[in-house]
Amino acid sequence: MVEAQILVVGVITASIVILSILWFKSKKLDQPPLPPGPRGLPILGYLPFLSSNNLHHDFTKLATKFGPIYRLWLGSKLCVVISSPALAKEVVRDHDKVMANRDVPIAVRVLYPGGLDIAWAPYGSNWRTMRKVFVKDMLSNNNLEAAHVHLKNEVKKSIRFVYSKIGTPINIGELAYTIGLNVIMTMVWGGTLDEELRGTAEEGFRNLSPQVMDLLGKPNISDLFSLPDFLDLQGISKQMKNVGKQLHGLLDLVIDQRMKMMSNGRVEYKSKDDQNTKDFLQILLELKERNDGGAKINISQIKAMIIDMFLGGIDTTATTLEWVMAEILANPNVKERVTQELNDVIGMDTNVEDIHLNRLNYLEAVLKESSRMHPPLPVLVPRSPTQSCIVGGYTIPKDTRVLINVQSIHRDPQAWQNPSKFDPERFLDENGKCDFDGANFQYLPFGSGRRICAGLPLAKTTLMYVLPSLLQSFDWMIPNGEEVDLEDKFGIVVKKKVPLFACPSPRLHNSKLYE
Ligand code: HEM
Repeated sequence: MVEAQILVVGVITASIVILSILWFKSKKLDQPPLPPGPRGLPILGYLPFLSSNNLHHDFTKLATKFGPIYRLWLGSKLCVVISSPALAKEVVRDHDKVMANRDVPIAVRVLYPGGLDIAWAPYGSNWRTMRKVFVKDMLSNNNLEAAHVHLKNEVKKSIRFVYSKIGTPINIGELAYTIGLNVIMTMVWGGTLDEELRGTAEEGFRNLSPQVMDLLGKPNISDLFSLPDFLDLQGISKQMKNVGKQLHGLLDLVIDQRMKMMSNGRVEYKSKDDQNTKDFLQILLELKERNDGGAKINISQIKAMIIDMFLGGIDTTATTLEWVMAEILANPNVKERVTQELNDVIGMDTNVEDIHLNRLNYLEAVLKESSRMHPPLPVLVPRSPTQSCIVGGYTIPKDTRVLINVQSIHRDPQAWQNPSKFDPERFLDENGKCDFDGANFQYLPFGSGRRICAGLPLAKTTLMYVLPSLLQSFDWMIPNGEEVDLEDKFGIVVKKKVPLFACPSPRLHNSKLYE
């Protein structure tokens, strides 16, 4: 009798287990498949078929074969590439919270040993705190207005520099980088550093930032095959550790000097403008000490945010500026119209003033069109879902690397008429409402959703002041009447393959305006 009971219980238990397995299996079968994609080689996946100089173009070509969502195995890393406005909308709006996570490379973890920065921090409370401080406290409207004073001073210095080089070819990318670096440095620590430290910091950031960007742009085998950090077959982690140490060392010197000034009860400013505006370092250090119940930040977070400004802000802005200048010089009719607008709105007897800026509609359209054709971050910053989700009817498993190919989206013939033509007019008529704010999924140079570029207002203000200033003060010509080369090369920021050189000649009536 007892044996019979045991047998019945056993049969029932076994049936439940088998039915559960079948149910789970059928559920799994119900799940949509992975997106389609090219076959790769065992272990290596599709890696051998991609060119590291042309990755963004390879991604675009694959979309023409496999459609607006496809998957690739890069080593053991599953990547999904999204190439249409409708699917981008699913990722950055419908699944915004799940997709607000990043796929963090090992080199980034090495660069921020004390905790990740805003751009790479996982979606969560640490990211929220830093992002809030960055956007609401540092880049508030008031602070941006105050920072505008520094921007004007730096542009004035650059105009003076260009004037001293009249007739000689100038490397526009380098000029833009110097303006960007000086603007960010002045906004971050104002005129408070002693001359020697300011010089050391400037030289340090000028040398170290491109090295960091270069290392970040290199595909790392350790990431693609989930190898332990210590294997570091290409030596990327080692190099990043070394560069990161120098970068953090510089910031420590700058922060120490400021904290000493603060503990002495006075911050010594070098100019009146600086006295009237709190620089970002001051704002951040005060938030570290705050007692009003608001979010406090620590030194690692402060350093990470400052590095974000240097790494996230300078190269992207300078590259955008170089592309806009290249497109203007490559399109004489566009140049003529830009010049006409500058003459009408500003004239030749004064420098660019704030009142002129929101009347430069055509120039703004040129900036937008250039950012459409040459988005500096053509696949944004990789996202990584915190849980499996369904996009375009396909499954994207948790932890996949998701790339939004804005380069492709910006040239999608279903979203843009005549997409390979440089035509600023399109931003003045039917697409006039397309702004940089990520609300329109066919146009995402700054990304969209929760992880949209945190420096967008600063980038826009900087570009829309530097550009008219350079174009109104000088007529720019390509040396020897050569053609402008518009080819690009892949990197973490996609730049011109051949740097743009142009010769300035003065346009303004009064030479005092260049002093
Ligand atoms: C033309 C100039 C710029 C371009 C084209 C640009 C573009 C972008 C893009 C595409 C992203 C990723 C967005 C996404 O994943 O959806 C991003 C993120 C970011 N950008 Fe920019 N950016 C520019 C300037 C700046 C500036 C001036 C700063 C700071 C001063 C900055 C700071 C950041 C930060 C901190 C993030 C990370 C945001 C997050 O993950 O929450 N950027 N940027």
